[in-house]
Amino acid sequence: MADQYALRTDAAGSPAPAALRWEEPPEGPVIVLLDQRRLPGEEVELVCTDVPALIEAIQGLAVRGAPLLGVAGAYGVALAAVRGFDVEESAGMLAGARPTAVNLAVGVGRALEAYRAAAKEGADARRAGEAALAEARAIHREDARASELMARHGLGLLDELLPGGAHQILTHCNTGSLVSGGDGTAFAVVKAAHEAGRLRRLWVDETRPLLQGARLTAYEAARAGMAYTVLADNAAGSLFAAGEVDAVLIGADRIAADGSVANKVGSYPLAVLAGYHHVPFVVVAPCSTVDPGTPDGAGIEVEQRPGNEVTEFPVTVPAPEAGAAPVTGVAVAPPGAQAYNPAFDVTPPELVTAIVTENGVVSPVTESALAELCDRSRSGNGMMSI
Ligand SMILES: CSC[C@@H](O)[C@@H](O)C(=O)COP(=O)(O)O
Repeated sequence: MADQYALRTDAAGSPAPAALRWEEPPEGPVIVLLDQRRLPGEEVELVCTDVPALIEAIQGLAVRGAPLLGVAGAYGVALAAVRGFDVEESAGMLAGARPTAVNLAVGVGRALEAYRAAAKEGADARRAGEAALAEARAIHREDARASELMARHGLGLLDELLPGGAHQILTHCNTGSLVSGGDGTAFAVVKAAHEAGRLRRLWVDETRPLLQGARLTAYEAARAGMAYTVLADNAAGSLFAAGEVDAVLIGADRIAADGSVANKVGSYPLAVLAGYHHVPFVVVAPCSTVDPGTPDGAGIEVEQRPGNEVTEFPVTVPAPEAGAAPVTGVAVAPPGAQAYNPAFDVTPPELVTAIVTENGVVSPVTESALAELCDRSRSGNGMMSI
C-alpha cells in the first residue's frame, strides 16, 4: 500500500502538478505519483516504496496514460533495483500490469536492459540500479521533449488542415501533462493552438466509464485558460451534424504497424463520425507508442476493465483515512447487472487522417511511411524480452 499526502497548488493559470517524480528521502528512494483518481477535487500524492504499490497504482488508474506508463514502468525497475528487490521478477510484473499501452513494456524493457548491461559489465547491484535509474530519467526527459516536438508538428498540421482563424477541436479521454513528462500528446497540440490564438473552443468528451475527460482534460484545460465545454460522449454526433467540430485530436495507447490505433474506448465511433462529416481525425502519439511487433489492429490486446466501472458512478471520497479506498461507486444499474467494459477500441488506419509523432507527421497513414518515421534504429525504443 502506498502512503499518501495532500498537495496544495494555485489552480488557475498554473500547470497541473507533476504527474510523477523520483525522490530520495533519507528512508530510501520512492516514486511519487499525483493520484489522478482524486482529481479535480483534490490534489493528493501517492508515495510508492515498492513495485507492488506502483502496480496497484497503475492498475487502479492512479497513474495512467500511455507515455507516463512507460516512464512509471522504467522508474519501477529502478526502484526494485536500488531497494534490493528481484529486478527480473519486478520487471515482468510491471510490464504485464496493463496490456494495451505498449509504452509500459517499452519503458520497463529499456530500464531492464540498462540494468542487465551494467550488471554484465561487473557493476554491483547498487551501480546497476543507478544505470536503470539513469535510463528512467532519460525516458522521462525524452518524453518531455517528444511533447514539445509533437506540439510543433501538430500545430503545423493544423495550419495546413484548417488554415486561418480559430477552430473548434474535439478530444477524448486525457492526453495532457498528466500522461507525460511534458504537455502530453494531443493536448500538447491543443495547448499550442490555444497559445497561438488558433483554438476557439475545446470540446471535451466526458469519456466513459471513468470520466477522464470531464475530470482530467477539463482540469488541464481550465488551468491553461482555454475555452472548453464538457459533453456527454453520445452528444458528439449532434455537434458534428451541426458543423461545430473542425477537427478531432486524440492520443493512442498502441499503434499497430499498419497504423491501426488503439485508444480510449469511444475513439472509433468518433473516427466514423469524423469520416462521415469530412472532419480531420488526427492521432498524436510518440514513436514509443508505435509497435512494429503488432502487425494490425486485430493483434492489439484490448484491456477489459471491471464491470463496476460501468454499473456504478465513480465518486471520490473526500479526506480519506490512510488506506481507505479513494474512489467508490454509487450503483446506476440493478444489482448483478452484467457490464461490457473494454478500456479501448481500435480505429483502422483508413479512418485516420494523420498520425503526428515527435519525428513528424504521417498522412496518409501507411505502414511503410509509419515505419520510416519511427525507425527503431533512430528512436532506440525497441522492445526486448522481459
Ligand atoms: C496519451 S495516453 C492515450 C490516451 O489517448 C487515452 O487512451 C488514455 O488516456 C489512456 O487511457 P488510460 O486507460 O486512462 O490509461
